[in-house]
Amino acid sequence: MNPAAPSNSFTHALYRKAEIRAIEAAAIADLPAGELMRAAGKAASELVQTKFTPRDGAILILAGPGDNGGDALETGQLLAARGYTVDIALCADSLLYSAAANLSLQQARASRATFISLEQILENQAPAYALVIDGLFGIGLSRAITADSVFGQLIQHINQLAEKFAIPILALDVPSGLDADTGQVIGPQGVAIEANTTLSFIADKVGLHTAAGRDYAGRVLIDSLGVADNHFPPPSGILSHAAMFAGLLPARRLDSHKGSYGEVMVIGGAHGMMGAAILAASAALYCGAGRVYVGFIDAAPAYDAQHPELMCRMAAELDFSKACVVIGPGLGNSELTASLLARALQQAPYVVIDADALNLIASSAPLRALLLARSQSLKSSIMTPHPLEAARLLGISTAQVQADRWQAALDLASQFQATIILKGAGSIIATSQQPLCINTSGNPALASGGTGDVLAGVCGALLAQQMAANDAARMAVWLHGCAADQLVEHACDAIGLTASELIPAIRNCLNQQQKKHSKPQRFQPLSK
Ligand SMILES: NC(=O)C1=CN([C@@H]2O[C@H](COP(=O)(O)OP(=O)(O)OC[C@H]3O[C@@H](n4cnc5c(N)ncnc54)[C@H](O)[C@@H]3O)[C@@H](O)[C@H]2O)[C@@H](O)CC1
Ligand SMILES: Nc1ncnc2c1ncn2[C@@H]1O[C@H](COP(=O)(O)OP(=O)(O)O)[C@@H](O)[C@H]1O
Ligand SMILES: [K+]
Repeated sequence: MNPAAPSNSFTHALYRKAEIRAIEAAAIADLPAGELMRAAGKAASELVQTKFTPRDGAILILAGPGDNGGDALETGQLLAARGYTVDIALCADSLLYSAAANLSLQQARASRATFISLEQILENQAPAYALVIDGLFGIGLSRAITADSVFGQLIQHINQLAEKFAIPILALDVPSGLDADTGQVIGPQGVAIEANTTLSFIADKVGLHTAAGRDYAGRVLIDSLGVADNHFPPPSGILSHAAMFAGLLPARRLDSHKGSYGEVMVIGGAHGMMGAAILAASAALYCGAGRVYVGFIDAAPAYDAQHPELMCRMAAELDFSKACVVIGPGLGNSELTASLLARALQQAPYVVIDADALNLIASSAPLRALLLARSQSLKSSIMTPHPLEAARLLGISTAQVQADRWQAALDLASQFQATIILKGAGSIIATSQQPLCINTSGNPALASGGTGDVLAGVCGALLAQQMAANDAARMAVWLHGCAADQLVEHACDAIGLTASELIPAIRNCLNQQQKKHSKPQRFQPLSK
């Protein structure tokens, strides 16, 4: 399925379950009983009609025990009324249904849809379904659907059939089994529907876009069910999108020079890890920093043959007082590195703290105090932990970080008073004041050594060009992901992307973004 995304003014807003419940409660007070469920059924049935005709084959509808099941029944009866062959598996004790779900059930029973048993589904090894609609559970799922439970067996069977026979699955609101807040399958040994498309109701949900959420939800579409705009509070999160970055990097003035675009100093590249610092520094160079130094820890090469523009020095020689210092790539852990980090935290107006520098802060109260002091003197700090580094900083396990990435990012932002990039699928950018942002670009081709160093360098270049830390972090992650998406689409496919080739691709994305959004007059030669 590849329908056009419905859009409204909340297209990029993200909410948690409790916020959705509050919006829902406020909206229900204004509306006739059952209106939201009718709207959900209408939205889902219309979406199906844009992609399938009755002749494409039968549609299997799974209806669960709560209002998500009601949405599914409403969808089923509407599709049956439009001539589709609809099989409904009612996986619920209908006596426990809400009034709205009960009404949808009665209408479905009165329609031409056929009610089939779970046994019929589990025994049917080669169904000719054109589509499965998952209305088992939505945001009300409170416990794990374990693999050996009836629901668990049904979900696994449907996932297997869908994969074997290429049957698309449309999840209503949330793929059943997935936590809409965290993007994790609920519970140990839990299972969840692996949807191709999720039509989510009222507003978009955090868990559909981070951790495992993207794998389970597939393409996410939103229908607000007609809930009036005034019922939506300011969102606690947003999804990144190209328009967010328009105008953040001003067009270059003709009367400018390298000093106009800032100075980046990458501190790292200890023995055996020099490449990490070179990657970060090259990324800063390709993203427009005016001058880029690499401050090495053990020994500095005379120059880098591939990037002779980089100025290779010993870290201890560099003056941080006017620079954006990117510290961490290949830094190692020693007394010298701790003292360099302390100096960077005290002197540099902008810092990007990555890799080993994060681990140093995690294990040192004095360094943590220096970092906190930066926020009081209005110096910008971006921290770029992957989940293990985040776990060390928070003193919890990696599994705990991943269990609720949103909360972990918020905790990091408030404990360290810095802009946080919690990396991984659906990277989260957090500060303690503004809405969190989940990045929408990028793909698993990025899961290779060195891509994090590149990201740190991009952050450094944008900070050095005077971008505010939160904007720089959001835009750097977005460009990094866009570059990977473009490479996967046009150059290298999903396997074997290297951190080095990412760098010129990021430059392309940055320039494309600038061309699209900046005023044209600056660079036009007089002859044109
Ligand atoms: N309340 C409303 O006004 C609206 C609700 N809507 C739909 O309703 C959904 C939420 O409805 P509900 O709150 O009824 O919740 P769900 O439909 O998600 O499911 C809750 C039901 O599942 C049971 N349950 C929870 N975990 C279980 C498990 N592991 N195994 C077996 N049973 C389990 C609960 O006891 C409860 O009966 C939304 O996701 C959305 O699809 C939409 O129709 C929009 C309007
Ligand atoms: N599955 C994925 N989807 C999207 N981005 C990913 C995925 N895996 C890794 N990345 C990104 O790749 C980068 C890896 O950084 P990191 O783990 O620090 O690697 P390294 O230390 O080797 O440079 C991060 O920006 C991360 O968000
Ligand atoms: K569902």
